[in-house]
Amino acid sequence: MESRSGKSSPEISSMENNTKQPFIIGVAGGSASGKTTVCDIITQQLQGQQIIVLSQESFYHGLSEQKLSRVHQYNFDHPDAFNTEKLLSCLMSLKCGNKASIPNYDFKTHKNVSPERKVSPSDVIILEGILVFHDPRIRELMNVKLFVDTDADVRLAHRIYRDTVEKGRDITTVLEQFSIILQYSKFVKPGYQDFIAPTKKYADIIIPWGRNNQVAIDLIVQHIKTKMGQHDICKFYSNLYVMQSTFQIRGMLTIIRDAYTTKHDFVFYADRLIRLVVENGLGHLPFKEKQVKTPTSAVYIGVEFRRETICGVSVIRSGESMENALRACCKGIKIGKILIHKDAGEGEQLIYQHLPKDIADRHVLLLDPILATGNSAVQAISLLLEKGVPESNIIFLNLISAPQGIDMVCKRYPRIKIVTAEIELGLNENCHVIPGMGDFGDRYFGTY
Ligand SMILES: O=P(O)(O)OC[C@H]1O[C@H](OP(=O)(O)OP(=O)(O)O)[C@H](O)[C@@H]1O
Repeated sequence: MESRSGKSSPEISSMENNTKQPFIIGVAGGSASGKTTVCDIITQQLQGQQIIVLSQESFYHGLSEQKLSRVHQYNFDHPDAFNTEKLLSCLMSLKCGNKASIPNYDFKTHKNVSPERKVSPSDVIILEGILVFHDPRIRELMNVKLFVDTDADVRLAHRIYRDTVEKGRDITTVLEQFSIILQYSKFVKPGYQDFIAPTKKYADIIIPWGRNNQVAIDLIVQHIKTKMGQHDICKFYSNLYVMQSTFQIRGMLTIIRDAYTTKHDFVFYADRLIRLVVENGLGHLPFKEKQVKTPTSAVYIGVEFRRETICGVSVIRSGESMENALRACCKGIKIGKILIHKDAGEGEQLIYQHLPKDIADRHVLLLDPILATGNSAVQAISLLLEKGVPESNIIFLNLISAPQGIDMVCKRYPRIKIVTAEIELGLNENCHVIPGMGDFGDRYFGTY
């Protein structure tokens, strides 16, 4: 199945015409778990992207005459049933922007037949199959991993439904197939327990499947779009650093994005996340090697940072929420402040600044939790440059960034670094970040 429609999304139009590395989505799950439905939904929802859907079943090894004569004893649910090397080389080829030749496996004869299917590189590749997470090299190539988790009884019922209602087979034949061949109890069920279920832990999202599971569908699509935005934009800007996502980080973001989170929890989880962003940002400062002697008299070759050569600058008022974390990490650090007034008619205006006198000689950690249009950031950065701070000495730390803001800042100032926890889908008509977390300052300082 291959669907092609239109061009890439308008938000990232400025990133077109660059060497494309496809975004690879893996969809795993037991036989008849609903993987195809998930792939169909993703394909429908990612309009504007070129999408190729590959099935792991295309990569079954063809059977020799000897194996064919005992086909009912052949285990199609075992990792060895697949030509994983061929799958890997096809994916690598597509990932590098080259064409790939996909085998054509005939389920009736259990042979690979000609011609193979030629596929061209695309924006998105969806690879679905029972064991697509089994091989670490294949997993490594995936940008998003989804596991469709469907109860064994439901899968069996779905399989019978699929074979009778959808494929028009006689129910007796289908049931006979199950009982005579014992395929299900001999191979499918143990195959699931031994090989498929253990790969669930690699998934970014586990989908408790049901055809009307709208919440899961929305979650999947939103997660994929977020990841795709990051993938495209990070490919384009080498000075953009998105923190490695973990379930802890996503958990914190989930709480502070939730409109019903109390002020107390908002502050608590925002502070935790800010601390991580600050620590991450500090990791981009220059260091020099330092050797120390440990209590066991061994020598440890480490590094040291020169604290006196850095300072913070917060953009009032939301940026002030990040000052404590910076102070906690760098005792006694100088922190300056900038106040920018937003006016719909006149744009952004700098109305207050208080910066360390020797700021030109320092590395500056610019603090503001939200990067939306990028206008405030551009104002703040241009002031720092006016004060003599070299562009490459500025590290802009924030929690969430809209692609439009990243685009604006990175284009104007290609040598500054941006460190962020997550990249957003975009901006709404009011220039608010989507999905966002509302007015950060109001929620953090309780002024709503
Ligand atoms: O990228 P931009 O479109 O310029 O928007 C980002 C700015 O908006 C937010 O501040 P806000 O105006 O909410 O002020 P506050 O921090 O005082 O709440 C945020 O803290 C940034 O400073």
